Amino acid sequence: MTSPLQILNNPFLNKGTGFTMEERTELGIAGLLPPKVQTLEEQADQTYQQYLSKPSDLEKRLFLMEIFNTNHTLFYYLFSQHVVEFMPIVYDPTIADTIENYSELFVDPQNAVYLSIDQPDTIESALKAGADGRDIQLIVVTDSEGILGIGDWGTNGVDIAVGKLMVYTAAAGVNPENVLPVVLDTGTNNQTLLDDPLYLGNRHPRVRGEKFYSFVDQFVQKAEGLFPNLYLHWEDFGRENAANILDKYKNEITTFNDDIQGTGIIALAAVLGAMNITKEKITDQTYLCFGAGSAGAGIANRMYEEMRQEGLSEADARKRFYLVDKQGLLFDDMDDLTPEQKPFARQRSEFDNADDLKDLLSVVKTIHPTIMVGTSTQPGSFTEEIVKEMAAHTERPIIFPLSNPTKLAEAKAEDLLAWTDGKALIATGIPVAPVEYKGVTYEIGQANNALVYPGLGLGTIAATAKLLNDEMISAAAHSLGGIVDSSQPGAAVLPPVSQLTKFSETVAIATGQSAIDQGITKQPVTDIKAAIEELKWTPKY
Ligand SMILES: NC(=O)c1ccc[n+]([C@@H]2O[C@H](COP(=O)([O-])OP(=O)(O)OC[C@H]3O[C@@H](n4cnc5c(N)ncnc54)[C@H](O)[C@@H]3O)[C@@H](O)[C@H]2O)c1
Ligand SMILES: O=C(O)C[C@H](O)C(=O)O
Ligand SMILES: [Mn+2]
Repeated sequence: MTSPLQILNNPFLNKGTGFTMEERTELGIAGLLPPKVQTLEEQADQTYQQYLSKPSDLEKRLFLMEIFNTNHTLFYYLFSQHVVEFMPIVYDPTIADTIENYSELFVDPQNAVYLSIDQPDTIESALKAGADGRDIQLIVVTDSEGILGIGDWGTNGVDIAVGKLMVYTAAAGVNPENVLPVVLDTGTNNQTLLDDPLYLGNRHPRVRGEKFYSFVDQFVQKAEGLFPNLYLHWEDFGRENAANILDKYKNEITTFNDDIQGTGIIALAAVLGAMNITKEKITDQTYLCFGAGSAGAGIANRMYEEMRQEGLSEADARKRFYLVDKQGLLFDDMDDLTPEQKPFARQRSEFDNADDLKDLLSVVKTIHPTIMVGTSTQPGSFTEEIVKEMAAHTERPIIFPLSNPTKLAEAKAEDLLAWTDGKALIATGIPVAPVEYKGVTYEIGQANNALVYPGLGLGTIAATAKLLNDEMISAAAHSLGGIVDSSQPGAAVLPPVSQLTKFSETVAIATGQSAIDQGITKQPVTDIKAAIEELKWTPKY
């Protein structure tokens, strides 16, 4: 029997003033709440008014976290009513502020699990305690080395695991009972944190190499052992580890890397949306990646796979790609390429001016890209000169400044439209209000992996898929097509966040159906729609 205070202090059980008189008597909490009984609707209205009174986005987020920590049903009910308004508060970009100021703002560990590389023996007991008897089907885990584009934030990165999970529930209806946020604290190389007396994480440099991978593996083995229906989502690991970890586990367990695969899906969906507007073919595009890290190489790889599927040979498909990183255009004679960059590296002999191709402008001038995607963390790097140069050689330049949060974006949508006289087809990483330009209202698509990972996860879990493979990923990317009316002037390349719950279901069905069609499910699931309906959670009393 749960004690009265255990009920009121448990956000899964607590309804606050929403408890009826009968419930209050039955649970022994009569007299522990103000007498009025409120409906969920009334609570939500009252809470929303309080939310509106908060003076800044950060204050708004902290207030919503307080509601989350108190009453999950109320939090998600409210979230579902205000998806467009809350996404940038609960999630990116405001989440970046709470990560940067985590120790100063700390009030509650938010039911997350903090695993320390200095205490590997506690992995299993901590996961078990965090689950507290619940059937965990979804973990978002981060080691916080590459939080968004803001870098290494040690233990503070736990907020991204919590925030990503909130979006799973708000967008796709994943039951909060079945999820667990985890941070792997393997140290930090962020000197500001190491010097900060308030810092709450391990106060030593990041552990690398064998010891790191062994710790990650112990976590994977324990989590898989405890939670047999697990979908394991990796978030914001550093460039040197993210792909290694994914490659190690993706053929063994049901697992997903959001920055590599999720971003690949949403960016491909956005390019397909652009193709729908221009009526061009993806196989005719010239693709420029600026910032070829986890996301940049992940997106390039997804585009490459799409071109292969559309009939190009390996060699012909590779020729359509140009990757630019800190070194400039990536060449195959460079000795510091990542394994993900190598297959896309070009030969110097292809160019008369190879040695000049060290900056983005020179590359754009030389290769005439039709698609330019920024995942570089370099704010303002898509300059007017570069964009105008690109637009001089292609009718509808496709330009996606995807670096997050807002302060790191390669360009602003309104500038891109002004510089290209309204021709640019744009998607951004963070939400952007529609832009008015010469009498046309341009809707700006949000190419953030949050538009796909919730549905992808729900569909994979509902299908009980053994793996998340390329076919499922491709199906997810294609499922977002046809939602936007591409014939409208100023049409976006992606569906709007206001329809997030609707198209998350579309993505879930496409993903799950693909697993069923391939025969890679653990259980004999036949009707994916029914399986998804059964799994879906709705916030109600
Ligand atoms: N919109 C989305 O859904 C989404 C998803 C994932 C990542 N992102 C954003 O993309 C950015 C990169 O994330 P990541 O996880 O790939 O990080 P990462 O560290 O793996 O990659 C960043 C890459 O940019 C390169 N870079 C740094 N300075 C550069 C410069 N001056 N010129 C060219 N390249 C430079 C780095 O060398 C690295 O290869 C972040 O801002 C992140 O928020 C957006
Ligand atoms: O978290 C986001 O907003 C998207 C993405 O995963 C990122 O790392 O930027
Ligand atoms: Mn990320």
